[in-house]
Amino acid sequence: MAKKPTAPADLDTLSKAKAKVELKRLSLEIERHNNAYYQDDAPKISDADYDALRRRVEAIEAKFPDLVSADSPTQTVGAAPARGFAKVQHAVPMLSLGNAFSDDEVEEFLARVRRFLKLDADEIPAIVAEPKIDGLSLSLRYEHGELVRAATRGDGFVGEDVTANVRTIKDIPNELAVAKPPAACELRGEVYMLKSDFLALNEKQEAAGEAPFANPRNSAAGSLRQKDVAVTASRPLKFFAYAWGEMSDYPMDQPTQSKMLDWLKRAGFTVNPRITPCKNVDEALAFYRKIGEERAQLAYDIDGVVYKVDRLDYQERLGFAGRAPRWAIAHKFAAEQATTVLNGIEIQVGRTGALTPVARLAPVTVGGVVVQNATLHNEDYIKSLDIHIGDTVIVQRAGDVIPQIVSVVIDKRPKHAEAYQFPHKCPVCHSHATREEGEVVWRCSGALICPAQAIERLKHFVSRNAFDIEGLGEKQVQEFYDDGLIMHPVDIFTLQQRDARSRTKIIDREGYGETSVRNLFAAIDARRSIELHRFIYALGIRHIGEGNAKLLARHYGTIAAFRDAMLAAAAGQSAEGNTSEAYQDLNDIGGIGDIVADAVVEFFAEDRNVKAVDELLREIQVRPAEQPKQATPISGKTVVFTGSLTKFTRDEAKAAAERLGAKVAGSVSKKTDYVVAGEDAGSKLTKARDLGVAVLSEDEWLALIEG
Ligand SMILES: NC(=O)c1ccc[n+]([C@@H]2O[C@H](COP(=O)([O-])OP(=O)(O)OC[C@H]3O[C@@H](n4cnc5c(N)ncnc54)[C@H](O)[C@@H]3O)[C@@H](O)[C@H]2O)c1
Ligand SMILES: [Zn+2]
Repeated sequence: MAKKPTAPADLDTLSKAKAKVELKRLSLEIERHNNAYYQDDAPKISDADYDALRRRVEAIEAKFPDLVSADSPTQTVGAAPARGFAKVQHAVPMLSLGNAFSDDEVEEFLARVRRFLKLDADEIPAIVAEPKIDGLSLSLRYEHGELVRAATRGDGFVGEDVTANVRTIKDIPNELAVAKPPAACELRGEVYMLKSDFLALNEKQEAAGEAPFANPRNSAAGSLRQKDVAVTASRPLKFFAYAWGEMSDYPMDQPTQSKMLDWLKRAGFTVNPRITPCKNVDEALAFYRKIGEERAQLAYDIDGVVYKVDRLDYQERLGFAGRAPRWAIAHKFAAEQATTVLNGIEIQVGRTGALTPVARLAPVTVGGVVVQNATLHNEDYIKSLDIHIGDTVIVQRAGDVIPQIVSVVIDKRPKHAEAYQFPHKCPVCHSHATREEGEVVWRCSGALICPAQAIERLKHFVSRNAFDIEGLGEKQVQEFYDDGLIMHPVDIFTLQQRDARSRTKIIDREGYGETSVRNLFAAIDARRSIELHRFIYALGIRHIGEGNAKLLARHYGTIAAFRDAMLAAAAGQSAEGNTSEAYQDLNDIGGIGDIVADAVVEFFAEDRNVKAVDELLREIQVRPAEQPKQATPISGKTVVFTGSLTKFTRDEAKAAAERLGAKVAGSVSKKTDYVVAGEDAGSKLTKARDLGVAVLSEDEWLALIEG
């Protein structure tokens, strides 16, 4: 059965056991995105998609409160400091903020505050409304007025030491400009970059051949978190102060947020000029709306408004819950949208052959950024919006680089506009494209010949379980590819011949000498004879991993038999399905299902793939598969190896078992016949004992198979 993309289960019917599994999965996924975002400054998904993952966690935890664990994303902040930075322990943790997405949620927040403080009906606590700067937070430790340490937020408790970098930021004073500074204080705020500076920086980056940053936030974070301080110094970073951590003593009586902001200003910091005190929720919401309208014209990115309870004694009483203070909340802006015209749709082919539709738009400014391209995800997405070329569409940009089209303004559709037909051909190599059952993606079938996929294929071709040519790894393949020396797998085997005739020789390349060139050619020659399963695996057919390649090799025995059978199966393809004997035979191989069978047949249905295979076969010899000996003591048995083996390597053990007709599995189940346990075998051994599976030592195993 094909795997359907799983929609999250309905909360009402979600069982606790399922909830637990989903929470675990979501935590891991969120953690991965946290690392990409906070450690690498290079998010892999949009903030909106990321926030949706978090909201799902919140919803599940609200239903099953006892499933909330200490390391849940709802309880933790950011990501651990990245390697390469010294760690700094914050005296007072740096937390995140709770979110509100609607007016109701803001009112609910203020109601909660009043309930918590048990305020009289007529007492409404004053609020400070601050623009939520989209940068990264920074903690500055001053001792007796001198800047001694600067740290990023990290995981809230331990941040990264960026003291030297911070000393290059003009907005940050090295010395506090007040007469009696506290003995020790941590002053905090946001490092950010002006939109104009960000655009200029990206232009420079691109001119220098460096990767551009996704947005001002990432470029601020990436510029601050540099091991080379000179790089930070060259970047136009700015800083707004708005908070503090440790304060050995307060510089005023009855301190409040507003008074502290004034003091920060006097101490030499820039405080955001739009920060506004509010007497009640209406004033707060009015501020939110006003700044929302001005947002595109602001010189820096903001992603919402932060409301803070002004009185510090209240703040202290309110304290914290989980990863956020109870006395503040972030009122986020909805993702930014704009209307424009869809001029066309272009198909991009990814490195693994996926066809991705990209909308070409009449340029439009969305939240201060000019947008001309937007993703349309896949065929189904285009159909679900019923997109016609020439349509007026709404694009959305959610703090992320790749804007998307969220809807069509049907009223504005031109009279003769035609519905978009998703192509069934690869626009790069013109091979037919396929879409597997249950999948949304169309893929180019020209695995071996598509230029868009060439480099990935070559890397796969030379990988460890494929041709595994010494001295020709990913790096070298990339270099030879870049110079046009190896464009297709077969080029590897004609390299020496061409080199002999060429005026620019490999020996003249950087990093090569007489010996290494000789060794390279020798290593290539050594692989002119290769096992069938390695050859099949090397072709890079979708779903054909090492295991399936072995199944095919064992079944067909020789490359000729395999090739003939696949061509016969490909010839049997028709709109009604494939009823050819060859296809049936393929499908009947134990362990090979429809999807895998179809993938192999699609590959051979593309003539040019077959041609590429044949070209290869003229250069190399494929050895017949070793047929499993009949009736060995382990034929048909399932074996699991665990622990550290001393008599043979894991690969050797596996190969020997398979040669004798056994199946090697990765985990122990009731179907396991033998577990071969080396030293320090752990949970697999325990499980084997629990299930009553026969456990063998390495010697017992050898006795069995050699016996
Ligand atoms: N796309 C991704 O993969 C990805 C991954 C992780 C996080 N994110 C995004 O990062 C955000 C979550 O990050 P977070 O946990 O830091 O929360 P947050 O950014 O929503 O809120 C907390 C932060 O707001 C900042 N801030 C700005 N102005 C402030 C002010 N005036 N007062 C107080 N704080 C102010 C501070 O840096 C503080 O740390 C979300 O927008 C999320 O979408 C995205
Ligand atoms: Zn292609």
